[in-house]
Amino acid sequence: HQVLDPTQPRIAIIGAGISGTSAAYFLSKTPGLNPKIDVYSKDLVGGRMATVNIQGYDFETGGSVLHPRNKYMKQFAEQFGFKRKKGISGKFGLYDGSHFVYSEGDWSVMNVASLLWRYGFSLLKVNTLVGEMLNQFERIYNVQDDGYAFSNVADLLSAMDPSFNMMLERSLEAGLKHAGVSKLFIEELAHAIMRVNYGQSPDAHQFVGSVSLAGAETGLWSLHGGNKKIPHALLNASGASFYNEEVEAIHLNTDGRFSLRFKENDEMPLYDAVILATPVTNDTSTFGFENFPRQFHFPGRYHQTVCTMVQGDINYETFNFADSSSVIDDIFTTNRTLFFNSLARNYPVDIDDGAEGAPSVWKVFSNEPLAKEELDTLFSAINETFVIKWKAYPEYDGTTTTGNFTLHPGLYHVNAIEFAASAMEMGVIGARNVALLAASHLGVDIQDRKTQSFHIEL
Ligand SMILES: Cc1cc2nc3c(=O)[nH]c(=O)nc-3n(C[C@H](O)[C@H](O)[C@H](O)COP(=O)(O)OP(=O)(O)OC[C@H]3O[C@@H](n4cnc5c(N)ncnc54)[C@H](O)[C@@H]3O)c2cc1C
Ligand SMILES: CC(C)=CCC/C(C)=C/CC/C(C)=C/CSC[C@H](N)C(=O)O
Repeated sequence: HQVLDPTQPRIAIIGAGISGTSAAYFLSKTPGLNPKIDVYSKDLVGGRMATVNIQGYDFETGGSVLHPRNKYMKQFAEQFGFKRKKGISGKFGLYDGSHFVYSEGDWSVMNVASLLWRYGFSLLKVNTLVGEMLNQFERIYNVQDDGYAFSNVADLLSAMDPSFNMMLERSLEAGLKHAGVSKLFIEELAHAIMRVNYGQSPDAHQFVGSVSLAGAETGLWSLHGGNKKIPHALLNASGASFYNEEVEAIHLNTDGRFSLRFKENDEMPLYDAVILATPVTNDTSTFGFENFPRQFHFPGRYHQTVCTMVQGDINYETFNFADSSSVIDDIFTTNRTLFFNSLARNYPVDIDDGAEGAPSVWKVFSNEPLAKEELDTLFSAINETFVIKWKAYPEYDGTTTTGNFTLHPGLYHVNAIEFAASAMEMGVIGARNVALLAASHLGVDIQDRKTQSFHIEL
């Protein structure tokens, strides 16, 4: 089709979370494109990167931690001059609903020794497996720097490592067993990590399971002042126009361009390309696609994770701690039938973890909202609670295969990548992929090194 204005193609991005804002950023940095970008979001910039204010301090309630090898997020933080906040992990314990099957004490050397004593070789094996997975994962940065893009998630994963697609087809449990990891490690540590990170179990597929295990490694970080500063800065740096509007439908016109229909606005602006940067499964969206030659299906559903922020004191008797000073920071759970997935001490976004002076705030993750009796079991005193019900990340139950980034020439969907694994860095990788696809659709030679302007230092 003819671009509306060949000197300035018009691109709409629906969603202003990390996926939408990084897509806007990458498109704006594509030499030879010079796009006019409009970003639409029905609510706040940041989406699932969000904070809540408790007693004058902000706390992360959505995307919280980043891995030291999440290179895009790291580079964004550096580029915008943002300080990183170190997340020191306090003492953690694995709680099975009646007692701790493992709990850290005061001496770090002893903690390592007792973890090794309990899980032995499996601990080292998993450490190696996750390290190897991350080595292969990192290949995507060079592939994208070289301008390669993929129309579906399976091909993008293959570019990292041809065996990654196999990891989508077997459970974390099966994958770990296959590698010789013990039943005890899988039932306790792997299970607890899946529950805190994805509210799910080692039945989830091995790819998201490996990302989840990476999310329990040391060196995790977050952004001083709140992670959502990154999507705000990306939107700003992209020069895109932002509209606080809910998009109801995308209409394909006979000339191959797209128009958007809004919930509360009669205008129908025209675009040369549209990027969907939000989940669109039936349970997350009622989005309409009009006049396309085929019907789109977005199988799968999103897992509900309820984040309850509590300013108060833990009920130390529930957990058989001797007194309030013996309470540990991170209580992870190993029992599928328990009403909460994790209970962790949280620190404000601008105070380093473990620092004195912050209010005593705890984050509880559960699959259902907590009843009063449940809160009373966990806490002996509650001053304030904030409840955020997230459609958090896909249900990784093995029934949904990964989908397509390209829905139609000129129409792209970033969040297809979430069915491989949902994480902030995954959103950015998906966004760069669709930015490359859209640029190519609009006539830019994306594999021409001269047109590449965003390079990751490996
Ligand atoms: C509780 C929780 C904890 C998490 N912890 C971590 C973590 O520690 N580390 C990590 O890496 N990841 C974590 N994640 C995952 C991570 O937050 C997400 O993968 C990522 O933020 C998704 O970003 P996104 O931009 O793709 O989607 P979203 O952030 O959901 O953005 C989509 C945006 O689109 C907008 N929108 C939707 N429909 C429309 C419409 N019709 N019209 C206009 N706008 C629309 C929405 O309002 C939203 O703002 C966590 C997620 C949750 C929920
Ligand atoms: C994408 C790669 C290679 C690594 C990301 C690893 C990572 C940081 C995974 C975490 C994913 C996730 C959904 C965590 C949710 S809970 C986070 C935190 N414990 C909290 O309490 O909020």
